[in-house]
Amino acid sequence: MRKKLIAGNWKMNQTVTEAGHYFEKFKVKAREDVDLVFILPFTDIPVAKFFISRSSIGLGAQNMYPAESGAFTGEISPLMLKDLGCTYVICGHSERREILGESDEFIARKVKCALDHDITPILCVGETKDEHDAGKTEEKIETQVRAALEKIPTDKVSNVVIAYEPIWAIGSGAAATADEAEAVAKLIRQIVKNIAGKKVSDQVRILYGGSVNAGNINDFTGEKDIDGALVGGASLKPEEFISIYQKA
Ligand SMILES: O=C(CO)COP(=O)(O)O
Repeated sequence: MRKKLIAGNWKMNQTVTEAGHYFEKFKVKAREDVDLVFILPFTDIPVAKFFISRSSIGLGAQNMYPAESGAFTGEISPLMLKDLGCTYVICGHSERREILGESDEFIARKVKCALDHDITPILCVGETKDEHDAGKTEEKIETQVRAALEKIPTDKVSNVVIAYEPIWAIGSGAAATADEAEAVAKLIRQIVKNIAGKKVSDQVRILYGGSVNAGNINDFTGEKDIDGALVGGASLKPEEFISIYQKA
């Protein structure tokens, strides 16, 4: 039985002061059956840790450089994240792929490095609007999933969380339908099965992301192959994010 996961990705939003105000308002009743994780700007992680340290809420980062230390100006290492209390890291968000030019090969190194340091990678995959309209979704997803998972030992693949985030649905207010998201989640599970076997594919958690809110979360978590959501904009509003978590 896979445990559901609701992860809030703040992206490049909220100063330390704003994050403090947010967590003062974030009062949630924990659920045994759903993990809740905040994926924050690096600067907000210590303040979040202060507020949630006595709860079961998890912490994660939006990026990580795949090396422990060294001459990588501006980057943050897995050791630094672990020391901050992070147990999750997003690898290959489409905004980093598209705006910062991250390649499948570089993202694969991050996923492997995170696993090597017992940090759960949340691997993001998803197609552009043009690819979607041209019927190239399956091809794109297969390429991205294979590139990230094929170099990982089979027994570690189940520790990866895979988030299907169609680029056209992110921040648009127009989420994919639950049927569309489920079809791709099912495809991802099949690809994982082909790479790592049925047992692993039954264990791996697959999220949907793209304009998730308190009104549509149920549609997604009601699907067989969708185990939760990666939430952007709606995670910036404490009441709405709490509601998403409670309805998931
Ligand atoms: O990119 C996302 C989460 O990583 C989704 O963002 P929105 O929920 O704002 O569409």
